[in-house]
Order: sequence, then structure tokens, then C-alpha cells
Amino acid sequence: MGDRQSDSARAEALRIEQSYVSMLYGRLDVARERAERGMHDVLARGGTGTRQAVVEREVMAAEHARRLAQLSAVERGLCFGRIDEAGGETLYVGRVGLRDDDHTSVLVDWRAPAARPFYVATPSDPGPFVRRRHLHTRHRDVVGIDDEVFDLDRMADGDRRTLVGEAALLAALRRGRTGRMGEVVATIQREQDRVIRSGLPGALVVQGGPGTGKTVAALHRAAYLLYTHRDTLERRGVLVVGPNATFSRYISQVLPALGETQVVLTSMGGLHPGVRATAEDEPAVAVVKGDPRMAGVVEEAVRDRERVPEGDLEVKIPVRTSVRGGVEVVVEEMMLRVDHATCLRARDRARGLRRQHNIARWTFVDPVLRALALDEAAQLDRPLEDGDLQYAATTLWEHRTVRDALDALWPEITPERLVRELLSDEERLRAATGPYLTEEESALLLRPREAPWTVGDVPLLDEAAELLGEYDYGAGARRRRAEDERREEELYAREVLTITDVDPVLDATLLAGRNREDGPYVTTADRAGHDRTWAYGHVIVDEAQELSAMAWRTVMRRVPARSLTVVGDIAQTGSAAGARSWGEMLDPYVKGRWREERLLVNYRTPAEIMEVAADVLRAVAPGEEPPESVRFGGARPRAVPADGTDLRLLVESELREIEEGRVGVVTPDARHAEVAALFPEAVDPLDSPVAVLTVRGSKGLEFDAVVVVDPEGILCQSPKGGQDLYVAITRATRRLTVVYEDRLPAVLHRLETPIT
Ligand SMILES: Nc1ncnc2c1ncn2[C@@H]1O[C@H](COP(=O)(O)OP(=O)(O)OP(=O)(O)O)[C@@H](O)[C@H]1O
Repeated sequence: MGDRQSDSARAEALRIEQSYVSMLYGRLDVARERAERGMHDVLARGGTGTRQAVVEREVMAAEHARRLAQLSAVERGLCFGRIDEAGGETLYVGRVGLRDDDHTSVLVDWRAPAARPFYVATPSDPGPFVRRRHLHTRHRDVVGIDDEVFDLDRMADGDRRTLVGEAALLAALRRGRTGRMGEVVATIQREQDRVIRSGLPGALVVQGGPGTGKTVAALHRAAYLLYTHRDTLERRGVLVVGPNATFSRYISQVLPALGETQVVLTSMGGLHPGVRATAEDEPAVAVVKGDPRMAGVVEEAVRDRERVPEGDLEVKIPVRTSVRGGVEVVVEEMMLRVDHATCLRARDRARGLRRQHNIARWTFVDPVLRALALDEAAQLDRPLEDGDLQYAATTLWEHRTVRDALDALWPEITPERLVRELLSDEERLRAATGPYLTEEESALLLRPREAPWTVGDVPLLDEAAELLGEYDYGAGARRRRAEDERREEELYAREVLTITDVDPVLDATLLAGRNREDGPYVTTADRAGHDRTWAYGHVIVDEAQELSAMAWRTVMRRVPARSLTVVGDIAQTGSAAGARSWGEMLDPYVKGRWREERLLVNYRTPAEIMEVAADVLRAVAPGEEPPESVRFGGARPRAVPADGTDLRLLVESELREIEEGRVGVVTPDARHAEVAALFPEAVDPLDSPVAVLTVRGSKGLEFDAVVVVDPEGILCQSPKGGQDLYVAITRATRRLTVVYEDRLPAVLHRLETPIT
């Protein structure tokens, strides 16, 4: 009887919600048709007219295009919940705001202030609200409902009869993992909401244990900030820096699913345009490279490229050539000389200007060239008039020998060449590190010339780029001119926007780009991603505990306004050059201006597995408390000896156990290749059902079942081995199996072992 009653209550609730949701999709269709028609009309008007008319047309076309893209992105799960007040008022919350014909709001955008109670009301602090209802939809159908009741007594009778469901959050967390992080707008928790809606200025640190939703909250924060501060952020863009390229792919779908595209996703290894560094340095090398003293080393390396000859400068130039057998040969040469003091003066003047090396080069080259020209004239007994001197100097520059001689003293040089030669040339390295590093530290940096770029090299490249300035100064000037022109057009477009009073969400940057006859259709994110000197409006750094002091210098250069979200967990620091405290890394830039939010609930890993992780954490970081799991249940975490275990069969049985989802096999660095060879089908760490990863490669990811291979090997692989084991264990959303070699590390005593 009771069951039948609740069945009919569910059916009744579903019917009511379906009718409302159908109405919302109707509104969405109307809005889409309107945008499509608008676009069509604008394009039909043709492509000629005054500049004003062209810009106006572009304004409208861009507006309709943006609106269309936004309306398409919200089709799936358009409306995901409602919140009811005691007085009978109801607010539906969804991915976008919609109004009816009378301009009454029928759906509130999740980022709008009005939607906030949907996320923050709780039974202990409900405000005027009595119930939160989650709606689950498939395509356009409402297929499920979950209710959270704050105050049964204050609910209207009709509503009380149609109460249904289980906690929406737990349902969301139980789903099998797909290999891509999804958005969680429907189930954002109160503590996460505080992070998401925290103000734009200053640095916000989001500290939280594994699985507390730091990443997911930070990405929703990006969407919230772009919605709330669109004016500032759309022009400047938002940069998200993750630990590696796989992680960037893992999170890449979250923001587009929220309708946001103005975001650049990259990793530390990708922050220097033109370089994709993936290799990692040995821990001892990483510590030296990440040390702030390296800024001095790079500066010294640049100074080392600003030399004067030991004595006078001597350069041979050809005086007479003849062609023999079709080849030009030098018949007579002369030696030109510039005295040491003149060279020294030229260098000191060029350095004194405090301009970047490649730009100051001309201040050095010019007087030396003139002195060479004067010497040439004196030797040939050919007095030079004032105007002739410049000409003679320019002519000398045509000689390869002259250019080579001056390049040897003050070369035009790229950051890549500077850093490569610094790290592979013992003499250069010694000269540059001398004032800053010990001999042992310096020796650690030396490597072969053909060594691949490492992630730790990127801050050095960035530092060098800052000090060197543009390579090919002429090209730089041309690019800057083009940028100025573009900026002017953008300003013009903005004015038109104000005059024509169209929707302010229109991106004038896009508009200016479209106005250019030559340029491709370039978004802010596109332009920013290719420009090392781009100043972003906001920067989000994930797994931020791994960044070295030098890496922070690189990141901070990208955000002069110092508006940042710094996401991480000090207890998970795996890099030897990483953070021991947030203050240590952030104080040099935002002392007194950073605030911390803590996330304390683990949404990923069930309590049984977290108990095992907690033992590991206590051993490496006494006093640190692991986050509390929101879920119990699942299989008991277990340990099996490697001897007598077929790893392939074990993984296959794990795949069967989870039915839907993925298995992650986590190994010590040294055993990765050997284990990966057992699973040739595991080609993609995100898309294959099985992924074989080192701990570093698994950072930020999660798997339904995790198999940790050789825990002792992980513990011993670096001074941060304990933290690594903690990270490996906490990747699991449902099952954990540890495969140990000779004996199980004592810290894992809680695991169930086979009875022997
Ligand atoms: N409010 C929520 N609703 C639904 N799922 C959530 C919520 N918060 C977090 N999750 C889920 O919990 C898991 C862990 O989240 P996330 O990866 O953001 O955690 P994290 O703190 O960055 O973890 P780690 O430090 O271990 O990388 C993800 O699957 C995420 O989707």
C-alpha cells in the first residue's frame, strides 16, 4: 500500500516537472529560432556599405552567433533543479537564464545571485526555503527526481504528498568514470559554492585533501567569474595551468559543457610558446632548477653573452675579390681594429640603458661598427664626411666576418639557444652559476646538448625571454604595430556596441577580429595562448603544490593584476622542488593579499579506502587530517602478493567487478615501462578501459578501480615517496588492490590480505 502511494507520488511529481521542463525547452527553441533568424537576416544584408554599417552588421552577427553557441551548449540538462520557499514561491535553476513572453524569469542561470540558495540552503540553515529538488533529465524527458527537505512542517500539503528520491549527490558519485571530468552544476556543495563565488581580486587558495572537488570547484569558478565579470575577463581571458597535458585533456570538457570557451588550458610544460616540455628532471636537479637563485643564474648567463675582446677587436674584411671558375675568391684582405676601451665603452653604454639584451644589442653594435668604419677610412686614407660614416658602417655590416665578430661579442639570441647552451656547456655553466650556486649544484645542471626540454626548463626559458626581449626586433615591431591596429579596431567596435545598445555579452574582441580583412577569426583564448607576454585577467593553477619557486615567477608574469585561484594540497606535494606551505610560495607576490578556503569532504574515495590512505598520511605528515569521505561501501581494499599473482588476470577481474568504468594501474617510475608492456591495449590514459600510470601521471585523475603495483617501490622512489603512495591510493572511486613484492609495507597493515 505504502509503495503504491509512493509510486503514484513519484508519477505525479514527474508529470508536474515534465510539464514545466517541456515549457522551458519550448522557450529555448524560441530563443534559438530568434537567434538563427537574426543571424540569417544580418547575413542577408550583404557585405558592403560604410565602415560604420559593416561594423554594425558584424556586431549583430557576432551577437547572434554567440547566443546560438550558448543556447546549443545548454541543451543537455537545461534545468536541473528547483528550490521552494515556505510561502509557495518556486525558483527553477538551470544552465542559462530564460524568460517568458512577459519577461518574467522562468529559469535562473546557476551563476546568478538568485540561484545561490539552491546551493547553500541546508537543513540546519534553510533560510526561507523548505525543499530543494533535483531533476534528472535524459534528452528532454524528466526521468528522476530527488528531494532534500529542509522543513517538512512548513511545506504545502500538495508538495508533501509528492516528496520523492534519494540524495542527488550520492547518485552522481556512484556513476562509473568515463575518463573525462564532468561538470557538477546540479550538485555543487555549500563549501564548494563559497569557493566558486569568491570575489575576483587577489589570490584565493583552495586547500583540500584528495577528492574534495578542488579541481571541479575551480573550473566552475572560472565559469562563474566569466559570467559575473565578463567585461574584464573576456578581453583578457582566463588561464588554467594543470600538472600535465593528460590532465588538461581530462578537464577539457568541463568548461565547454558550461558554455565557456574563453579559457586557455595548459600545463607548466606548455607555458612557453613553441616548447612542449614533458620530461621531468631527477629530484635533485629539479630542486636546483626550481630554486629562486636560478633567476640570478639566467641573468648572469645573459650578461655572459655581452662580452668584449680580451685586447683590441680585430676583423679581417675582403678588399679585392675575383671570380675563378665561377667562384668568388678573396684576393686581398685588410685587418680592421677597434681598441679595447671603445668596445668596453660601447658595452657599458648598452648595458646601462637597462633594455633587454636583443634590443640593447644595437646600442653596442652601432658604435663598434662606426669605429671599424673610421679605421677602414683611416687605413685607406679616405676621410669620411658625417653622412658617409653611417653608410660606411652599414656597408661593413654586409661582411660576414664583421657580423660574426660582433655576434661573438653580443649575439642576437633566442631563449631556447641561451638555455640549451647554458646547460650543455661546462664553461658557460660555471660562469653563470659561479656567483649563485655551489659547484655540486652547478654540476647537477650539466646535460647533453640534445637532451629534451624538461618541465623545469620552462621557467628558465621564460626568465631568459624576459631578459632577452624580442628575437628579430623588426618582426617584433611589425607584430606590435598590427596589435595596436587591432586594439584600435576593438575600441571602435566597443563604441559601436555602446551606441547600438546590444547585449553586453557580445565580445568586441571577436568583432574586431572579424572586421579585419586579412586576419583569421581569432578568439581571445587563441591570441593569448600564442603570446608569452599576454596578461590574463585571471589565472587558475591546479595541483599548485607541485610548482617550484621559479615556476611561480613564470605564472605570476602572466597575471600582473594578481587575480588567481591556487588549488592544491600541501600533503600531496610530490615534487622535491614543490611547496611546503602556501605562504612560502605566495608571500613574495601577494603578501597579506591571499586568502584560504578549505574543502574538507572527500567526494571521490569511499571511507574504507580513505582509512588506508589516512594511515599513510599520518606516517608522512603527522598532524595532517585526511578529508572525510562522503560515501561508505564498496569492496574492502585488499593486498595480494606479486608472487603468484598474474597482473593481467587481476586487472581483467577488476574490470569485470566494476562492470562500468575504468581501472588505473599505478606503478613506481622505475617499473612503469615493464608494467605498461603487459597492457599493450592501454594506449590512452583517458580513453582506454585500463590506464597504466606513474604516480605523477595519475595526479588529479581518478578510476573506479585502482591497482597499486609495488608500494615499497613507490615509497622508496623519492624523499616524497610517502606522499606519492597517498596520491596513488586516493585515485580510487570504488575499489583498491595493492600488489606487493616481498612484504607489505607496515603502513598498509589495514589492507585485507589473503589467508596463508
Ligand atoms: N559537488 C559535487 N557533485 C558531484 N560530484 C562531485 C562534486 N564535488 C566533487 N565531485 C566529484 O568528486 C571527484 C573529485 O573531484 P576533484 O577531482 O575536483 O577533486 P580534487 O580535490 O581536485 O582531487 P585531487 O586533489 O585528488 O586531484 C570528481 O569525480 C568530481 O566530479
